[in-house]
Amino acid sequence: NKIEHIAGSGVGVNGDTKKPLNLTEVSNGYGLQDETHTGTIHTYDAKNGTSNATLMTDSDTIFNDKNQAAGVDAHFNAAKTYDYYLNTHQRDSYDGNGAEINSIVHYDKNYNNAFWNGQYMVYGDGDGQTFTSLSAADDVVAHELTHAVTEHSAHLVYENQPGALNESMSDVFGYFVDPDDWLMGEDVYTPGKDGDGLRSLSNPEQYNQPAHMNAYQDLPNTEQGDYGGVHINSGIPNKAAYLTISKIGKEKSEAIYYRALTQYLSSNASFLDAKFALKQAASDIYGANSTEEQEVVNAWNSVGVS
Ligand SMILES: Cc1cccc(C(=O)O)c1OC(=O)C1CC1
Ligand SMILES: [Zn+2]
Repeated sequence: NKIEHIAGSGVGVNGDTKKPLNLTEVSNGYGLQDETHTGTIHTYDAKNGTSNATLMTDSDTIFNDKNQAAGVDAHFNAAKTYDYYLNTHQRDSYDGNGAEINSIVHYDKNYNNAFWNGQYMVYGDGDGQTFTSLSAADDVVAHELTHAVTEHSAHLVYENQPGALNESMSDVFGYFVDPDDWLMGEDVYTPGKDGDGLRSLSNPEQYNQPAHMNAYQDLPNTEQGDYGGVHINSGIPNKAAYLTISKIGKEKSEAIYYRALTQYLSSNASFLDAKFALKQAASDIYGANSTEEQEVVNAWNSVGVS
């Protein structure tokens, strides 16, 4: 029989109404199951455990309980990111082949983290000081889903320069999905303090990231070395992206970045490889020696990748 899917609504972690919330009728009411794309989006609740999770459901189509808020945000923001890649880049889900997108919220207790585990997006609730529930930030959700896009395209190895590029691509597409500011995670970072974020693309140094090769941090390729500083040295490609976007605009930049990520970058790419991949992508789209190509080169030269 035809699955009944319904457009409901919900209240997010920050008290905002998220509408439409694409639901499917289930035995005990309605579930966070979005059938409006090729790839179904399911949002599960781990109930602060770390083993199993069940589909988040409600007896009606309004998800406005406090303990549903993280699920509302994860579900809505996953659809927003799905739509971004489909409408802007004609990419159907993170694999380009309509893969399902499954998210788990309320993972563990006071968990200040969000990650893509190769199958699911997983979000902690934060400890209420450093983070609130991380799914409430659209740039965080886009960051995590872009890890999946990268895995199914350039497959940048998560260490040293390729790892920092992997991180940067997630931050840069996080910006493209949430272009209101140059901060990452501002909607969930330090809920008690306004105006700050986890990282800044325009001013990486503000959060102790290098913005130039002369400040590249040679860290050990270990867990406590952040695998060669993938979340630290990403400040350099992030700054180059900020300079590029500021010069040629969001629309042209996202076309260049998407083409480089999916056509030219390979798994062990260095920062210099990324500069040439983006230069080639700009040349393909806007012409050899175009302003766009030149501005990409200028941006990477400005951060010392020359
Ligand atoms: C909060 C957090 C901790 C560890 C890894 C990641 C990770 O996904 O690399 C992470 O999420 C982010 O960086 C998102 C963008 C704010
Ligand atoms: Zn990341």
